[in-house]
Order: sequence, then structure tokens, then C-alpha cells
Amino acid sequence: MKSISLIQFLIEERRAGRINAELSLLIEVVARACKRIAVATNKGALGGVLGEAGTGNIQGEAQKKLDVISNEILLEANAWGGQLAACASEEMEDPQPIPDMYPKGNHLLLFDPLDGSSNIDVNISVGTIFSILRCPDGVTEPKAEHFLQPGTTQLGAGYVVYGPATVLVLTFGHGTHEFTLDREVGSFILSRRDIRIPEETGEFAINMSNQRHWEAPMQRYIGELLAGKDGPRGRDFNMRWVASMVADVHRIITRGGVFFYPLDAKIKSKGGKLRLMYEANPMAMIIEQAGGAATTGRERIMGIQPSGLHQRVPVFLGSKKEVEVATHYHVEADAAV
Ligand SMILES: O=P(O)(O)OC[C@H]1O[C@](O)(COP(=O)(O)O)[C@@H](O)[C@@H]1O
Ligand SMILES: [Mg+2]
Ligand SMILES: [Mg+2]
Repeated sequence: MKSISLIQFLIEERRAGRINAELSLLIEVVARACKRIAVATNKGALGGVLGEAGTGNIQGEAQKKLDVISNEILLEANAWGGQLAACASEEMEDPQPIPDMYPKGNHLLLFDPLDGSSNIDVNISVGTIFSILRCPDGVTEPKAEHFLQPGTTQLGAGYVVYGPATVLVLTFGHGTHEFTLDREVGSFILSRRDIRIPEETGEFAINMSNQRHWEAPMQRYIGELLAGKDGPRGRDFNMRWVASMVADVHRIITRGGVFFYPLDAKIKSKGGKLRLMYEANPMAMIIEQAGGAATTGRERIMGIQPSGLHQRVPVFLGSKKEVEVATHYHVEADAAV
């Protein structure tokens, strides 16, 4: 089979009129930054990159050294190229404009520089998630409000998993595609075009330790899956939870499955655990483009009008049928009160 590099793929997408030169450059720059993060991640203890940074982020969470390093790599790589107006990151309170000394472009980039931080020190897969928006016309100094666009307006989204292989998954709204890093050559090579998630699945991902804090419809739904063959679903389900969203989502786009981070009593006041702009929206676009579904349990994630850069939401995503059943239970329970 003839191998197609990411750069060749981007040229094809440009020729097909699906992306412009600026967006193509933006992906090249993000992919290059992610290769650097992969190198840092691979060094582990030998690179002095494990452990806490001794700082906290805007979310009030302790930062790992690799959270800080990955954020800096992405910011530095994106500063100079002329493809961006500003970046926003899970790790920074406010958006960072492109410095005046560099040319500015028409795009806004949002990222979770290192997803699954709790897994770094134990050598389990982590990743980077990103989302691309258009900078509103006439805005030269983008502020947080200019990033508050619903997920349906994303021009592209992607993630990179730093696992046994480094893998980039990408969409521009015309299917979801996967690229695997050839470490010797240093290029991402197309490994799956137009990924399709099976509509039905027998595998779910959820942090079961929160079970007693969930809302009643979630208790009902998971209770039915756990009841297996003897319960109302009439079949057994298997469970997996990596606790790196990138790795859990990658399993789903590889063999199907469904992922939940529902609302629970502990996180209710925050609105959820996962972040709309850096995690939920880009993953929702990738999943929908692969034929899956993504909701909060009550509404389509990409339809939400964001109210804050660091807003959190419940996340249900993956194989369509299971997302629909779990969402239906929530909508039905709400309607009954
Ligand atoms: O530790 P928990 O509650 O199982 O949560 C795991 C979830 O939190 C996250 O690690 C949050 O992401 P960050 O590591 O970027 O903060 C997700 O990747 C994962 O799905
Ligand atoms: Mg994350
Ligand atoms: Mg993170």
C-alpha cells in the first residue's frame, strides 16, 4: 500500500477545497509540537519530566511538570507562523494573543496540552486534544468572549495519543482520519481513513467509584448494563476505564464503545468534570464525524452556546445506540418531574 504522509493528506484536503493554506499550516505546526511532546513523554524519568510542577492551574488542579512543558511547547510552536490570532489552554486563565512581533492569522486554537495527567507517572497513555475556531471578522486582539462559539462552528479538531504508538486523529468536518507516527522517518502516516464507529457496542467506560453520587437515570442505565444477560438488556457488557480521555476515546474509535463522565453530586456545582472547550467539543466533533454521538445526557454537546472558557459539562459519547439510550433515560426522567 502506498503510504500517505500527513503533509500529503493536507495538500489533498486543500486541493479538494476543504481547508485553506492557513489551516493546513496550523495542523502542521500542532503536529510538530505534538512530536516534541511525544519525545518528552517517552523520556519519562530519564528526562526529568515526571512528577508535580509545584504550581496550580486555573481549574485549581495541581499541575504536573508535563502539563507545563506541553503547554509551553504548543504555545511556542504556534507563536510565529501567521496562522493564528490567539491560543487558549486548559492550563491558562486567559487566552494568549500572538505576540505583536509575529504575523497574525484568522484562527483561534484551543488545547488541553496534556490529557490524563494522573497517568503520566505510572507510564499509561496520555495525550493532547485541540479544537480550531475562526477568529471573528475584524477582531485583532481576541479575548475570551471571541472563543465562546458552539462546537458546531469548529473548523477542525484532533487529538494525539502518546501510547505504545504515537497516533494523531483528525477531522475537518469531512470524516475522521488517523495517522501513526513513523518515529524513524519523523512523519505522521495515514493509517485509517474515514473511521466508522459501530452503532452498537458491548463495552462501556465510566469511573465506577462515583456510582453512589450519580443521578437516578445514570444509576438506572449502568445498573441495566451491569445486570447483563439476566437484566432488561439481555446481554453482557464489558467495562474499561483508562482515565485518560484520549485513550478511552481512541479505543472507541477503534473498536466501538461508549464513554461517560456524567454529572454527580460531588461535581454538580461545577457543571461536570470535563471541559467543554478543550475536551468535550473537539472529541464530540471527532466522534460525530466517525458516525457516533456525543451529548451531555440531555443535549448535543456541539449545540451548547459556551458561557465561559473553562466551562465544564457532563460527557456521553461513542456508539450511537448506547448514547441514545442513556440520553433518553435522562430526558425522560427530567420530563417526569
Ligand atoms: O480521575 P477520574 O475522575 O477518573 O477522571 C479521569 C478523567 O479526567 C481527565 O484526566 C481530565 O483531563 P486532564 O488530565 O487534562 O485534567 C480525563 O482525561 C479523564 O477521562
Ligand atoms: Mg484533559
Ligand atoms: Mg490536561
